[in-house]
Amino acid sequence: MPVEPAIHPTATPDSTQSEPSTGLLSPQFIDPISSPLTLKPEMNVEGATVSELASHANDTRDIVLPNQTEHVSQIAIDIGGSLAKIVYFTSSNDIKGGRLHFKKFETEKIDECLDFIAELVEDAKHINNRNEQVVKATGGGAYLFQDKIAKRLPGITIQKEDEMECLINGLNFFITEIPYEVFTYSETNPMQFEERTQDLYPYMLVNIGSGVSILKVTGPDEFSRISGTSLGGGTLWGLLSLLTGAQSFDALGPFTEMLDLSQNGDNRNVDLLVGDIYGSDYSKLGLKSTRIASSFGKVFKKGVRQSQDAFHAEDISKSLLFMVSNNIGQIAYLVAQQHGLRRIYFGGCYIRAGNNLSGHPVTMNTLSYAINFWSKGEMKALFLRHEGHLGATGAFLKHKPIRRARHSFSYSENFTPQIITGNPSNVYGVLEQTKLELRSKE
Ligand SMILES: Nc1ncnc2c1ncn2[C@@H]1O[C@H](COP(=O)(O)OP(=O)(O)O)[C@@H](O)[C@H]1O
Ligand SMILES: CC(C)(COP(=O)(O)O)[C@@H](O)C(=O)NCCC(=O)O
Repeated sequence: MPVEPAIHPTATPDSTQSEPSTGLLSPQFIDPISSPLTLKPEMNVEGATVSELASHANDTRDIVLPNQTEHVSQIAIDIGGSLAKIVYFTSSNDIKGGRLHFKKFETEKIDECLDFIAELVEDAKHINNRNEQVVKATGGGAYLFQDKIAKRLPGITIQKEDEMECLINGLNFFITEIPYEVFTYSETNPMQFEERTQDLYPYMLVNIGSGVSILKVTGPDEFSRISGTSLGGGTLWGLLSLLTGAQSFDALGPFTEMLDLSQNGDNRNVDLLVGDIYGSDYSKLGLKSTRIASSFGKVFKKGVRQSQDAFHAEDISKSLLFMVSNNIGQIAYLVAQQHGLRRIYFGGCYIRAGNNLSGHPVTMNTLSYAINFWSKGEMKALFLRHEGHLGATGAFLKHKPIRRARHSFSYSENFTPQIITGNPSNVYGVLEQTKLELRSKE
């Protein structure tokens, strides 16, 4: 596998992408500037908790910052090939502290997303009583939609930030600062939280967005993109819509419709298993009869062309999900092994760990299983509840805060994960659906 050269934060930005400031009412676009990674947040994150408040099922939960008493009018956006993610802060009128909010829009609906940001900017202007506003932008769309952003957000300074730097910056923030954020997944214990740690290097990040980027991170200012694959979230989304007729990813939008399908599916109707070929386990090679020998291998049977209607959308969805996740899991293992890395963080909206109601256990299970199986338990697959917002959070943290303003929110009860009893497979759902707030024991 070719190893690409290290990208250092000090790398000179591509000046062909930059656009000069065009006057008072035009936004300024400022290209990525070199800045240290792993910024210690300028915000007070002491006592930070993951909140119960998500306005609807497709939202990622807020992070409550009870000790961030000063308002910071910060907005950051990460515009990817599939989704645009936004992170912003609001402070409370009546209660001490504030919240980090995490939103996402389909990149196709970039206009809606920019309308949302325009409202945030307007709000911030009123509260701050000042016109100056900076929006941090990362991801390919920060370049692709430069003109559109300029038109929709006149007078705003858009500071572009490097996507990979932001991913790591955001991930480091979640690992080091946010309790009950990082977890391992297993069928018996679907959300086993990791302790926050300052001892995080080296690690590998597998960011599963539209495509997959694999980064090796060895220190606060040291990382390189060691691999990637085009078989990622966009592949799943595209093939799902092509083969199942479902239109989107979510129950509230079309992607969950597709993923929900997969939950009732049986991939054995589509995939060819070892047992279908051998009639039993292939014990000599350690291959169980239930192992997928060939994804979609049952579709083309003995030279007979099958019609698409011969297969259920549910089964096709499950098979696709296994196919993409297994492939990423195996590539991740091989790359980690090649580089001697044992801690593997999986990020990107593909994982859907932090989705309020419909996080996807099958994906996490498949990735965890692959890493565990191939590494014989030597490596650890780690997930995050804000998996899709690593880049936007990293960009957000690069703000030099402009202070003062407010919005309102309410607190609710505290919650200790250890109190969950009963069927462990319910824990995941309980955590995501409960109207309680996770709070660190400290
Ligand atoms: N609501 C959703 N709509 C579309 N895709 C979703 C949704 N939730 C999860 N996904 C998956 O996440 C992928 C995008 O992940 P993301 O990290 O946002 O990547 P990108 O930065 O390339 O947009 C999609 O290709 C799809 O597989
Ligand atoms: C080009 C990208 C970095 C863009 O990031 P994304 O919007 O997919 O999150 C990513 O899609 C990618 O790394 N694709 C795989 C390219 C490859 O290594 O073959």
